[in-house]
Amino acid sequence: MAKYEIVMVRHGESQWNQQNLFCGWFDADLSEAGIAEAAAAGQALKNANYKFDVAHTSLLQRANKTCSSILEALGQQDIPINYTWRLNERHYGDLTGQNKKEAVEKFGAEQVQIWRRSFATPPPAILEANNYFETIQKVTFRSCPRREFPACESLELTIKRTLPYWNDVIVPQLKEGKKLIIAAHGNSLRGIVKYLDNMTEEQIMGLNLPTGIPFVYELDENFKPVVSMKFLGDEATVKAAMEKVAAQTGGAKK
Ligand SMILES: O=C(O)[C@@H](COP(=O)(O)O)OP(=O)(O)O
Repeated sequence: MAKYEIVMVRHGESQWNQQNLFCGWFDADLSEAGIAEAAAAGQALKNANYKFDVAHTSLLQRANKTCSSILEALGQQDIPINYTWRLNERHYGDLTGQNKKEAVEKFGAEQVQIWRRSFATPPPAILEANNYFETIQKVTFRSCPRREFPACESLELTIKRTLPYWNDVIVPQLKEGKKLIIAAHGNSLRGIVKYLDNMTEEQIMGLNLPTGIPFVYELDENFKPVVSMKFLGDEATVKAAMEKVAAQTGGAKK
């Protein structure tokens, strides 16, 4: 029997998603399409009669603005919003700012796929010479302790810093009976999904989360899924949106 419910959503398309650039901890804004996706996500949740007590989001504006847009659609701008670096996108290291297709030309499709979707292999560490090195340090040092500040992250490392937030903040609030929404990122959410659904490293490699389509988990008393990743969108739209993400490096489906 389901005892708890939580909604998650990857932010609407960002300007860097639109330009097909690896983004990670760079604070890209939403694109016009992303603003519309965020509004549509709010409308879908409104149509399904969702109300929330607390929202959780990263430190990055693409997720923050998606979160605000959803709360606005629900008429719930006044609920508490928790901002945390632990829900940030995985740090894409020195790939930050690189075009995904150009990275394939430079390093090969197989290597880029390993960096994008393998569990344990991080991308190369960001170099000080990277155009976005300084900006990233400034934006995210706000609350990420220096000793934890990454230079790059695999999915495995991402999960290591998102899970404490799940266990120490999300689970206790669910236990208190709070209705929660998490607005975050493709890979920070893939990490949570892998954990909840106990997916293998191979299974998680094949999962590409679409932008701006909320999905629901229903959990039993032990926080095990009774319902997993139920998207508030029709199947064909969700499938096409997932394939679009997979194809960002040039047509690979995984
Ligand atoms: O950092 C990025 O480029 C994307 C994910 O990229 P992929 O892992 O899908 O290449 O993150 P998001 O747009 O969810 O913040």
